[in-house]
Amino acid sequence: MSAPVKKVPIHLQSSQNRLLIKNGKVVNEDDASDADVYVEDGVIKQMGKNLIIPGGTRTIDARGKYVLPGGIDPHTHLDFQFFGTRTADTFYSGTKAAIAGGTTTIIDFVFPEKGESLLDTYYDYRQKAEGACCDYGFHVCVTHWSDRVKQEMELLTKEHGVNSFKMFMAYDFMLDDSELYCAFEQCKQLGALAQVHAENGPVLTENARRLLAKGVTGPEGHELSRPEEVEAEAVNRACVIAKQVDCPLYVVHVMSKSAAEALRRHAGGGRRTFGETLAAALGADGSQYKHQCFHHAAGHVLSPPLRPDTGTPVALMHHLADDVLQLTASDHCTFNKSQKEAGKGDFTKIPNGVNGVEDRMSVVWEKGVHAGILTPSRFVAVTSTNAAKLFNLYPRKGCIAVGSDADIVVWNPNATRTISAATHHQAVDFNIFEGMTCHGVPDYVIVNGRVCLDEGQLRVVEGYGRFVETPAYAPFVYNPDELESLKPAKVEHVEHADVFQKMQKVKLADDPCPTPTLPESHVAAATGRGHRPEGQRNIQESTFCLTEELDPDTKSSIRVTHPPGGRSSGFW
Ligand SMILES: NC(=O)NCCC(=O)O
Ligand SMILES: [Zn+2]
Repeated sequence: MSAPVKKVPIHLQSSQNRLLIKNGKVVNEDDASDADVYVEDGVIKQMGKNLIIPGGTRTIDARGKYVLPGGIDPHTHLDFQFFGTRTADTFYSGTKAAIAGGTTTIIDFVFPEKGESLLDTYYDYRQKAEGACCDYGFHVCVTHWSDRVKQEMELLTKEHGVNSFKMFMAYDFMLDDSELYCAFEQCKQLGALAQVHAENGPVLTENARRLLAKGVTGPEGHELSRPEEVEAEAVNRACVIAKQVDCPLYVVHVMSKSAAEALRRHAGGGRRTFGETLAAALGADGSQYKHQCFHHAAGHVLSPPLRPDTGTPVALMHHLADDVLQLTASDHCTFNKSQKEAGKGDFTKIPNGVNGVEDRMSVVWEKGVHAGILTPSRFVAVTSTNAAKLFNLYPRKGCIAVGSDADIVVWNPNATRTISAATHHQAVDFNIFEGMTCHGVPDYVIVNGRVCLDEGQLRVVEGYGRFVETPAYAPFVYNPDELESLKPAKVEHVEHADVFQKMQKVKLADDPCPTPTLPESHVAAATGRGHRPEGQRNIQESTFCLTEELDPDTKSSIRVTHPPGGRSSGFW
């Protein structure tokens, strides 16, 4: 039984749950308009001009700025055991960094060891993720094939809010072609989205063996063993196999021009293939592998690798613009320099993975919008909306609309920041974008109605994030016609619109942010880790009880002196 709760007294239901973002340019994937946005209790309640709002509401002036849907990063690996070591970033540090960069939802990967139960691993990840500061969902990796795996996929889809499964064509937990065929068949059967890591594993393993035998042991061997065609061949093969069973397919981390071309060839005639590329692929290139410093070169090692062709980042950005690719992710999977050292003398032992959860939005803006390749609306599509649609979170997430979660970024296109490991919030001690100056910086990041980045000050709360179910049969994937009917009305029509009606078609978690209630115990005393009793949602609780969970980096700047009753104005 959950702890008894009481309604928040009226004097506590104060301005702290209310926020007005005024004078900004609201950008959605298909529209940009001058509109104010009123938020209450974690949800966008009104949009338009001359809104009538309650007194004491905090106002953020967004004049000259964009008001964007919070970023959705569909590919992260937090608290992940890989290459015999554990990632530097946990769900707490990773989501804190995500928020600092304008991302308000992540979708991480449940990653069973080969032979391990998918369900047991899923439960482990649900626990590990409880410290997340922003909302999160899960894909589940299929690292071996059996009847039990097939049954667990069904259970995960029908009972645990999972609608995507990732299969590997490389690593020692890869599936062979007939297993891929069966896994895709099962995804189709369940209305799930099949994802694939596309590289020809056996070929790259033989290449690596030959290179090592010839004495090529440094990080440059990583890319040499995994050239573009090894990626492109696997993309093509995955598309062919998926087509046999009519299964929609999502290719994760498309890293090369050849792989994108392979995807383009399969995209025609009713889209059933989708492509994601990475901030890393758009903001860095494979020339780094020849760097004389091992730490620098190894810091860039991920799979598939960055490409030595320095034209690749721009080409991939154009593919995002012309819809050959639909999404950007970080594939955030961080290892410190000391961890990367495991691969000194043998590049195959360098833990694979790079940073990006904090940097993705700024890098895509800089290389996309600032460079004149993406419009702001397309930026929104490839950093947020398309992920929401593909994983069936739209229009709850991925758009600024009445009824949507108040996951909002006030984006300053004129501010710049220079990325550095010395100042980033990611726990890792290296940043592949070191020294890159990006135009486009979040001034405010609002997560479920709470201002978590406030004029550049990070004020996150450990455990504030919610698990979001991703229901099967996403309309964008399985029935694009239905998606049209889910689209929220444009701003000029929304004063009285309510998308909840439409959103109910998308099965949401049981707790879609009801009127805040405050458990008695939480009013009285601080808790250690911010775990919420089931079924409750209270964006106020951090005001007076979660001092432990305020980001230590900014703790000193936080006044936790609000008396019950709160300030009469201000929103943290
Ligand atoms: N990409 C990478 O090198 N590391 C993360 C694991 C994966 O996505 O393959
Ligand atoms: Zn990954």
